[in-house]
Amino acid sequence: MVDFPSNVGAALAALLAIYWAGSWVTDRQKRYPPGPRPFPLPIPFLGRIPSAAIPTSFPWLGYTKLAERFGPLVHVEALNTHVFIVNSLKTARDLFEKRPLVYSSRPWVPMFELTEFRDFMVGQPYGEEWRWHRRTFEKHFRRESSRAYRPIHVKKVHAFLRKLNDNPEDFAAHVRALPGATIMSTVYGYDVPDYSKDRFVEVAEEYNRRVTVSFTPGAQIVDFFPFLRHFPAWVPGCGFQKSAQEIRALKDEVKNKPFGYALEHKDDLRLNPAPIVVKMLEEAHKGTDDEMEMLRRVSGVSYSAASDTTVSALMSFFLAMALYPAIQHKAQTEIDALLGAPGATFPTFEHKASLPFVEALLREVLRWRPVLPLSVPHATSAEDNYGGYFIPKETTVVMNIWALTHEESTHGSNPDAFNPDRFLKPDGTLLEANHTSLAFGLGPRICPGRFYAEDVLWLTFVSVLAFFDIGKAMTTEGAESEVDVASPPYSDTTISHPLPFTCSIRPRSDVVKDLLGGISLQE
Ligand code: HEM
Repeated sequence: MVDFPSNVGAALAALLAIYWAGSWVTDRQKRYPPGPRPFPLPIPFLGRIPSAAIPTSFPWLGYTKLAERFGPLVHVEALNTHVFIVNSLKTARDLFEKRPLVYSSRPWVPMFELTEFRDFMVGQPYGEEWRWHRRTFEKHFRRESSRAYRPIHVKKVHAFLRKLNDNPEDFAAHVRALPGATIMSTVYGYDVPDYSKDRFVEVAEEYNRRVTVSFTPGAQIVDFFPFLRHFPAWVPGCGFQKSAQEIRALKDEVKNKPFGYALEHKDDLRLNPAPIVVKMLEEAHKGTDDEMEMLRRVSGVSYSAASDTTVSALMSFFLAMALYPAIQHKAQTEIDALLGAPGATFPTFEHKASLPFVEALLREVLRWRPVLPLSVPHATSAEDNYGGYFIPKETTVVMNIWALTHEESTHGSNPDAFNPDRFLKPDGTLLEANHTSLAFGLGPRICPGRFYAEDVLWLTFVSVLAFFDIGKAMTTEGAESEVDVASPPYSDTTISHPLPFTCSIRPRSDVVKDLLGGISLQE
């Protein structure tokens, strides 16, 4: 009698053997870059079980370690997904700058599609639509154009100094409000009256938070079974559809509401500088519905891109100043020599060129703790061959910014130490006049807001240093609180922040107190 089940079993075993042999031959033909090897036998439909050597926490540190073993381009494979991690400046320049047509797209992820993330430039694949967004956005954020918004930075940073003077212990809340207030005013002409209660801010922050959680690889079942994206929310296990719907609603509000404000007030907002949306509306060709929708999307990316990133760099600055008092003192000495005693006058952008150490300090903050240690993932638009290795089409390529900013060959010895002097010549002048921090990425997708971000950071750093002393917080026993100087704790998130910390912030003189009190009278 025919033993049916054992025949089925034998047939399955034979199919599996053919499948394994097939994938072994295919892989042998494709010479991927080195990396920790997954379990060799793939599971049908799911792919290979990843190697235990792939880092799961603080991946930028783990990948930097893997690069010591495998070289600058590391290949990792997990469940049908191939990811290539770029760990050296040379390889990053070779791929992202010299082969822009291949390495400038974004990966496709089911949740991107479901949440319509591609409405915004940051999620768009390389192509005509992205180019249009980028051109329209950059027109207002280039080095020269960004300067037009300096009066807004001055106003917002002065308000920030006053708050720091009044409530120094709430410095983290003041920092959180600053970049959001600046970008809302620049783009929409909207002055956030109270950051903690503002509806535009609340929605934008909630959108950022939800997107960060939902886009974490493997956070949703649909990441593993993309076909599930076609199933409705009521199907068991498809709760991600509800989440995607909520994120879409938040995204629409982020895109439409502040834009609506600018549209409504555009005749009162022809101030100097006019908000970006008002300029865009004036430049719009026909004002068709399609064109208006594109402008909503172009401007809608601003808050998400500008806020949390700049907050991270500002917090790293306060942390570094509390941890490295000698460096703080050196910067203050440079500022005092130019401006006079603390409180004599406000620093302005005209002082920038005469303060090389402050400029070096800004570069060092961005280098020491890069805001997006793994940047935003790129994807290939075509198959490629690099150094004899095969890189498939439509695969994820990750720029390990942490590895690039901690490379000794570029930044000198002891890259973990906070040392602005690495950006200076022995005579105290800057090594490079027009330096672009690697923290902003490389190639066509380099951060288009970098000049704007540097202006906010520079004016905040120089003003805080001119007026305040930052030190370690005191314990109730009167001793300095302990912080791990070599490795202060940071969050394991796409945008990495210092974990909450306290520090003491004191005005450097009574004159400073009076000067900042004067600002509060003017407002
Ligand atoms: C310290 C502050 C900031 C840092 C460190 C930073 C860093 C970055 C990085 C690493 C990327 C990804 C680059 C890539 O894909 O290769 C990026 C993209 C982007 N940034 Fe920034 N950024 C900052 C502030 C800003 C600001 C203030 C704005 C807007 C005014 C902005 C707008 C954008 C946009 C729109 C993108 C997407 C570009 C694209 O996909 O083509 N960023 N940023």
